[in-house]
Amino acid sequence: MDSTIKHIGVFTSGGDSPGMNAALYAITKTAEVNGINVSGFRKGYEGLIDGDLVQLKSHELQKLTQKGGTILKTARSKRFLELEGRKKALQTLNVNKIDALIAIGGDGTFKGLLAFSEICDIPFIGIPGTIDNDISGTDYTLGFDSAVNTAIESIDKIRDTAESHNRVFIVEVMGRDSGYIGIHSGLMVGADAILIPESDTDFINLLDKVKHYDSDDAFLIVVSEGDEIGAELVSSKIKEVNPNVDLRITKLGHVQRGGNPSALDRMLGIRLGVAAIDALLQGKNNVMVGILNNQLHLTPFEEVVKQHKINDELQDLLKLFSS
Ligand SMILES: Nc1ncnc2c1ncn2[C@@H]1O[C@H](COP(=O)(O)OP(=O)(O)O)[C@@H](O)[C@H]1O
Ligand SMILES: O=P(O)(O)OC[C@H]1O[C@](O)(COP(=O)(O)O)[C@@H](O)[C@@H]1O
Repeated sequence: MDSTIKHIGVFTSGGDSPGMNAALYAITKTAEVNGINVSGFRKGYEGLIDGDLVQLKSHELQKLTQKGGTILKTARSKRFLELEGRKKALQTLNVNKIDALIAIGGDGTFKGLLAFSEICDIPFIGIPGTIDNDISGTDYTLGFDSAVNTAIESIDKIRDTAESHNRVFIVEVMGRDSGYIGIHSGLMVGADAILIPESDTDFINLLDKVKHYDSDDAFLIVVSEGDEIGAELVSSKIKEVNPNVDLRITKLGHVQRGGNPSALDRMLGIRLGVAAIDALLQGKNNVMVGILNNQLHLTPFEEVVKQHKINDELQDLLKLFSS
């Protein structure tokens, strides 16, 4: 056990995601039990650069487990991409006598830590937080489950109005480069077609189906934000093959990032927060804590690449339910 760690820093970075506050609570609680003080840096790497920090106390965080977003705020920091910015961040850590850092964010955040480790030799631990679920080394990232639940609830509502008007609805869901939210929400709402960046046969199936759509029901299409064709082009191609359709496009957007975390995300936040402190106490460095097959798992940052987790089973489901 590493007893030299007395004061750690924690921050959230990249896109916020439901469950981040639960992780902050678990980190702080576990740290306190082990006699470690916790400072929270605000606005991701920006807070490290500017020395913008607050003391975190578990009794204040306890009731915030249920809250979406991140109480520490988050940011995408251009300054940290530059060595100058990282040197300022190092100064902040030295001035505040920080012995270790825990970052909650996506693969970009972990790349940032790797770059930082070239000039800063304290231990870094990462917790995967992004609704996109596009990180290897964990089955689920913080926020994915909540985002899918929000998407499903919204698309179910769209179905009600779509059925009432016999309309074709194209619903765009988030996922910058990943179709994970798209395939999950699409399957769970019984979409007639699901378009994701990881598959290029889905569009041909869709046009085939919509050609014969006879306007006596709703026709729901879920399109991932990262899909190479995109909602607008899908719309114009549909109108070409079937000019009679009454079509609307809805982009769910940032509503998917907010809201109270689901049970799974709260539990994930708690498990990963505790695991992050345990990893530090075991002397680990430059690793991300994740959950694989329901077991805690550590992955070196170098191996945490953006991953398209649409495996064969999911691809088969996509084919089956799009046919
Ligand atoms: N190669 C890098 N070097 C230094 N900092 C980086 C690097 N890549 C990303 N970062 C920092 O991490 C922040 C978060 O990354 P981003 O890709 O926006 O989100 P996410 O962590 O959710 O993937 C960036 O705004 C930047 O400050
Ligand atoms: O909030 P912004 O900056 O518009 O970013 C939107 C992007 O953030 C996400 O919601 C999540 O991205 P992160 O992996 O950076 O957390 C994407 O799905 C989306 O493309």
